[in-house]
Amino acid sequence: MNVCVIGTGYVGLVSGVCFSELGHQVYCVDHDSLKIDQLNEGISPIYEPGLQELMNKNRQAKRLIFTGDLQKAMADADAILIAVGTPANRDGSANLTFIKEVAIEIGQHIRPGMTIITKSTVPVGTNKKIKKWITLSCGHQQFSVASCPEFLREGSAIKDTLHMERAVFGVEDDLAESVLRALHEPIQTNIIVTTIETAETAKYAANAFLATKISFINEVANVCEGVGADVQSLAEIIGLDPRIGPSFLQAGVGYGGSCFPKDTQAFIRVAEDAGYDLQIVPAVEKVNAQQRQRLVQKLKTVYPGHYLREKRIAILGLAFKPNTDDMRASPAFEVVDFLQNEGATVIAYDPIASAQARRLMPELELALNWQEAVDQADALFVLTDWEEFKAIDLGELKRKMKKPVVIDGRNIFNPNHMKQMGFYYDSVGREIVDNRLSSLDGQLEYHSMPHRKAK
Ligand SMILES: NC(=O)C1=CN([C@@H]2O[C@H](COP(=O)(O)OP(=O)(O)OC[C@H]3O[C@@H](n4cnc5c(N)ncnc54)[C@H](O)[C@@H]3O)[C@@H](O)[C@H]2O)C=CC1
Ligand SMILES: O=C(O)[C@H]1O[C@H](OP(=O)(O)OP(=O)(O)OC[C@H]2O[C@@H](n3ccc(=O)[nH]c3=O)[C@H](O)[C@@H]2O)[C@H](O)[C@@H](O)[C@@H]1O
Repeated sequence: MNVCVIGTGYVGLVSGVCFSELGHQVYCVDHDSLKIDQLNEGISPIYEPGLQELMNKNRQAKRLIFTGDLQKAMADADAILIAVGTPANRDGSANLTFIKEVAIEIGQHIRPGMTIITKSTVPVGTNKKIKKWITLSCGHQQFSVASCPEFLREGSAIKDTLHMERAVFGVEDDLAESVLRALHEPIQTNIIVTTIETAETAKYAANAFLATKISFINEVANVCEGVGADVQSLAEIIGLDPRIGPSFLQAGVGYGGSCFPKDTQAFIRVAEDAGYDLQIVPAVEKVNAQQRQRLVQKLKTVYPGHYLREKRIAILGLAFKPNTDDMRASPAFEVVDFLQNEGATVIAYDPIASAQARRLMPELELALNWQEAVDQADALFVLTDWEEFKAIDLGELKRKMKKPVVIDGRNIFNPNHMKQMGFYYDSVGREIVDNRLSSLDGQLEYHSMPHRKAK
């Protein structure tokens, strides 16, 4: 079928590439002409494993066309996918400016029988508004709207799309359902046909639940630190219960990214508008904010008072998760800010996100590799669990650092091994409280001892 995708961010580009790979004829439109030029040169504006190759394969097959011309892109389309951003307003609610603009533009070129499908994450009621805005713009209602929320994860977006676990079709009529079925036809997946309101709300509920799992395990990790338990073993134990499940139980510096922080906030506003005061989701956010603070406080235990002022602190990992260059709402922003405000000199390295960091954090000193970042450092923070960091030669790391202090915000190293190597090592929810102190070996000028103690 003929498909027009509006917006070539993560969702629009991945959807466009994957639906063309599945045999559909796809036009991808963006009003950012620089992005369209880049795409037409075969360069993906985002780092996503496998995306650029698949994109160029389908461009060459002429199944995938990038353009700034919406009229041309919509000319023969059966399905129009809206995939523009829905950033947070100041009060946390979803900003629908881009959605409204697109709806009005669609209305200018729409033909009877088209189906408008929203992939963007939008508050309940938005698809009804989209219908109204398009109708006002075109003067008729001979089209359908549908909600088809996107569940892909950055870093595994292509697999998540071509082998999606479920497709949710929130529809108002049979036309929309048949178009969505035809669009997803080549994909073997669970299809859930429901109302538009349910589909819209399900997307927020899914993200809020995943964020809840993360904050829950982070709170448990904090308890583990106080009682001398190990959160990784604990997560394995509870995760073996199929009612709980093993995923999203990785404790650490807390969640970031373009969606969980914004969607939890938007969900709170959605509930408020519906007259319900959510209790759990605000607590999830609070725990997440606190988790970054707790991590940086761990360094203050080593260097209390104003001693960060003379310190050189290395950061490994700026992206909010591995396999992406996306830094939106990355925990790195808060950690770097805190360290710089304390007067520390911060030098960071990320295998992929450094180019984004240069733009978003112009003040931050960036290293070309991990060795350069940790050279003569008084401490190291690990903030992203890149495979490259897991493979670091710990002997080389220790030799390069001025003081062997590692605060691991992603639990990538083995605490016992770190201790044997003579590091001062702290991570999230699995410290060896008593033994850790003996690993210092007189290498640090200690000003106070860690407060925590095992019972
Ligand atoms: N990034 C992700 O992993 C996921 C995002 N989502 C949701 O999907 C939506 C899009 O997210 P991203 O792709 O990350 O957004 P993004 O902000 O990276 O990209 C949006 C694109 O839309 C373009 N755009 C805006 N207005 C336009 C217009 N009038 N005409 C043509 N193009 C226009 C922008 O230039 C930009 O390239 C959001 O609602 C987000 O919550 C859902 C699941 C996953
Ligand atoms: O709506 C969205 O945009 C998407 O948001 C998330 O996907 P994404 O943000 O790409 O990444 P996740 O893998 O979910 O990770 C989000 C954050 O949680 C953190 N995380 C994840 C899992 C975990 O166990 N612990 C943990 O701290 C990650 O490090 C990262 O900072 C959801 O997983 C997707 O299903 C959803 O489509």
